[in-house]
Amino acid sequence: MARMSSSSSSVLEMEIFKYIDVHQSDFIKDLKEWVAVESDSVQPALRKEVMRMMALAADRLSALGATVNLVNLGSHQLPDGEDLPLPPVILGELGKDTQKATVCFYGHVDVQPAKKEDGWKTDPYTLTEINGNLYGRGATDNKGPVLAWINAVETFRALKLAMPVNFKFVIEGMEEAGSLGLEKLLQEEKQYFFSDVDYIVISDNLWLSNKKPALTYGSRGNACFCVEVECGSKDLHSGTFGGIIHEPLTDLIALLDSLVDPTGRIQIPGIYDSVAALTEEERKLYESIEFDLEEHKNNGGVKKFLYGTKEEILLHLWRYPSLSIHGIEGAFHEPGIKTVIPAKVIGKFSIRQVPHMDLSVVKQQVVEHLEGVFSKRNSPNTLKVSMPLGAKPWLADVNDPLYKAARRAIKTVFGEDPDFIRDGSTIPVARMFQTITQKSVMMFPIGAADDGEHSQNEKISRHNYIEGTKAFAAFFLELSKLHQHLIETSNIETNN
Ligand SMILES: C[C@H](N)C(=O)N[C@@H](Cc1c[nH]cn1)C(=O)O
Ligand SMILES: [Zn+2]
Ligand SMILES: [Zn+2]
Repeated sequence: MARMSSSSSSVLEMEIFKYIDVHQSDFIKDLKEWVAVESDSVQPALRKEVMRMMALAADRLSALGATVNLVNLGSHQLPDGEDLPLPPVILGELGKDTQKATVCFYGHVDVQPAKKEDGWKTDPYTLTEINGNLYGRGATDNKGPVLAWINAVETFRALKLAMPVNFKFVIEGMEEAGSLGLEKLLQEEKQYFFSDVDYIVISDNLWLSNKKPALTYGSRGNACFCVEVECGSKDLHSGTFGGIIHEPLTDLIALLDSLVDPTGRIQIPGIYDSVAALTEEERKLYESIEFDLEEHKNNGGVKKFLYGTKEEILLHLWRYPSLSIHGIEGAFHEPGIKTVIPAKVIGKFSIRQVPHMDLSVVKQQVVEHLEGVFSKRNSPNTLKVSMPLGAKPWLADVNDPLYKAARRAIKTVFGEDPDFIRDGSTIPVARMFQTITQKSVMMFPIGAADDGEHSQNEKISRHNYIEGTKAFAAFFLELSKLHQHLIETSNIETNN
């Protein structure tokens, strides 16, 4: 329940919050319908489901009264050469009043893969409520927050209230696969769709804690690498060839092992050279942030962190690069034993980027390092290193009115000030929006730290989904007030 003391909530807010409370089962029904679509953008076989999801989202926006344009992005090529159509991007618009602020909301309706056998307690594509939590793939990443924003706009429409701001929507279906094609579209729309946008809001990340709301002003980028080692065109019997050849998987394991040491320090020469130096002021900022290490450990089911203090952990999550190894394609991974020497294996790893790392420099450093390690092995196998995906980090100015409005809205709904946080994960579009539109960007998460994005048993709590809807509605009112004030102040300054 939103706190509704007359000092913190206006009569209008109370009317809006009441509508949201009364209609919560409708909002959950909508989320159930969206979660039921297996819109997994990672697996090519499920692309048609992503297409179906885009159509559903477009219909939902049209029902709000928005003008909806489904922009075709063409196709992309898979590693085997097959061409696969990209889902269209939704560009939606509601309201064109030049006296009002125009706020553009970004979200995605594709999801990470999920199978019940991965260890889910419930079917990942059937939204199931247990003890106040709504479990399902995409519940928090990112279908729930996208719907919460739509529910908030819907509330104004249903109550026949004037829209406090103009709305624009950018909804995509390829975020989990690297937002393919999106940057080009944003560039092309700079002078058109984005010409009158004042503020950009993304709600595609989580709070730092399970209970305390947060606003996010920075995120890391990501450079994703594939390192391929091949000995020939077919797999070999390890009894016939084992011991007499350079095995690709042995080469690959040595290469992957050279990347990061047991303390978490990346071993690629030069990788830390351009990382922005930590100022004393920034270090102090980290001291004042509330962060419960035990809670974070429990959320991930982790026994021990590499670092012992809150400050070190936050620094290594938010403003230092990290390297993670994700998997090996081509290696035998089924249960049981197969005495095979795989002919071609591809290692996958990524390096999270922070200001002021440069993606092309990082790529060169990685290639040089891996080629150097490989050459010392005197292996006749072939080595190929590629960087199929590169996203830049993003950092915003928290003094922008956008943050002020959201902070007030959060205080009204959740009864406390938000944490101002950065995020260790990546939302490629944040930096794209900032660079292309030159407008202020803010991340306004409504999911809690224990929501389990990308993991088994992903969830959003009913509380966060419904109070998040209220927080978005309150934010529209706050932003409208602040924007009006800014216009009036600038008019006074012009007249003087
Ligand atoms: C935070 C967001 N919901 C997310 O999960 N983003 C992905 C994007 C990505 C980065 N590299 C490849 N995909 C992430 O941070 O892993
Ligand atoms: Zn997401
Ligand atoms: Zn995600």
